[in-house]
Amino acid sequence: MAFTTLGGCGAQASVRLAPQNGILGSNSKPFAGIILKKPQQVGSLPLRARGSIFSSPRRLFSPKAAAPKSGDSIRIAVLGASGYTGAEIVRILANHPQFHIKVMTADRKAGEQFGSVFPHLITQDLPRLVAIKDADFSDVDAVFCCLPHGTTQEIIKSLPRHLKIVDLSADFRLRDINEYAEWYGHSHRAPELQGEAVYGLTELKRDDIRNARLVANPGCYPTSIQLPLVPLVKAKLIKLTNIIIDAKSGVSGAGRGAKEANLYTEIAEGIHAYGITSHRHVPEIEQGLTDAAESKVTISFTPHLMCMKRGMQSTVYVELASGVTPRDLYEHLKSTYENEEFVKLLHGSNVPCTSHVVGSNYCFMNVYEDRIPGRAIIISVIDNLVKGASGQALQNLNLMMGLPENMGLQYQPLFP
Ligand SMILES: NC(=O)C1=CN([C@@H]2O[C@H](COP(=O)(O)OP(=O)(O)OC[C@H]3O[C@@H](n4cnc5c(N)ncnc54)[C@H](OP(=O)(O)O)[C@@H]3O)[C@@H](O)[C@H]2O)C=CC1
Ligand SMILES: CC(=O)N[C@@H](CCC(=O)OP(=O)(O)O)C(=O)O
Repeated sequence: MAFTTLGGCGAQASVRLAPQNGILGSNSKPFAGIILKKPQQVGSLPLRARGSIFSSPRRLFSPKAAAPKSGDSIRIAVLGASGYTGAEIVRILANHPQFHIKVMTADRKAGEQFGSVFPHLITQDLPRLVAIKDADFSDVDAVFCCLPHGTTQEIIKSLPRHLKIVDLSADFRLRDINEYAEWYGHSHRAPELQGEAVYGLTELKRDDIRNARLVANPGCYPTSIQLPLVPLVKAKLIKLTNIIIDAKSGVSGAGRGAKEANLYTEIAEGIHAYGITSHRHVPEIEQGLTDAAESKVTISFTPHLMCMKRGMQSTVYVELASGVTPRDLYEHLKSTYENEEFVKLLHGSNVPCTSHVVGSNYCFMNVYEDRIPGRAIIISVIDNLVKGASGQALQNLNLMMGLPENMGLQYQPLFP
């Protein structure tokens, strides 16, 4: 007998037929939230399940979001606005009804008009870029800090205490300042602030973020990896050993600064691994998984640079806990993220692709049964500049300001 899976995206989503134990044309077996044994069952599904490749309906507002304070204008400073994540904040905020940019800083580009640094945003009415030392924060309520790690701790320390801050750098992500020193090569420059920093993986830390003054926005790789793994570790569905992560990033992940390794000639038509066994996101990911497991978790993590502008894929190989099936992993993630607007479990044979999330704040993921018994493969994709940086930062600041978490973030991916 044939199985019928429901997909949802136009050409891709017509009813698919698969052999009894798998998806046609594929050795791996994705775990669809909706796998029907008989085609006639389709008619009995709730309408919202039809035409969606996701495990849950899209919600306008995230659960528990406070009511918007209509009309309030919240004044924003973007530090490092001449970089990629800074520009992405500016692009996204163009559609935010309550956040208005008052201050924008740069280093080498201080003094320039933003529209000449980023001509794609020339239509926006924005202040001139200034050096941080010349910025006036007295009329500012909140800050997106988009500066390189290492420079950020001292700068944040010098900012007035009335400001709410989302820091996109790695400077406040590691709770243990000795671990920070070990991985970042210098001692922490604002240890007194580290204690108040809240790690901003929005979907999993929402309640802490709401009350925070300083949020450490997660790294892009850690976002794409922890969103699937933390719930599975917490529920003890996977073993804590032999977690292997193969991850790939677009070049914008390295920032806008000129670097020989990021020249077109070095990157085009190729892929290369870097930071093998030593990437500074290892302790960040292990911190999140260790918290979830309540015992030390170690990982194998190898990032790769891809010849693409944006996008990030993490392919994660895990061993199942005793008695657990890959379907259990899928079902657990599905229920964890059921009411989430920005994290989506794909159905059936839909494979998460970076090109389907680029420009959006979505994380798409799916779970596959490995051909080796007792193992599963998880694929998770994000846009490194949006969910991996500026989009998640906006989710966090919305929460910190008591606004709906999705405010200004309700746009769809750019495709093709
Ligand atoms: N790119 C990504 O995908 C992600 C990045 N991040 C993190 O976000 C932060 C920003 O990244 P990104 O936008 O890519 O970086 P960029 O290199 O593109 O931008 C860096 C910004 O910081 C400014 N700057 C550099 N040095 C100093 C300094 N000493 N004092 C003051 N300002 C300075 C630059 O100004 P100017 O251009 O004028 O010199 C620029 O505005 C980094 O910590 C990064 O690790 C986090 C997640 C994902
Ligand atoms: C492609 C590339 O170079 N990516 C960056 C990660 C970007 C990011 O998330 O960096 P932070 O932890 O500093 O915020 C890297 O591997 O260092």
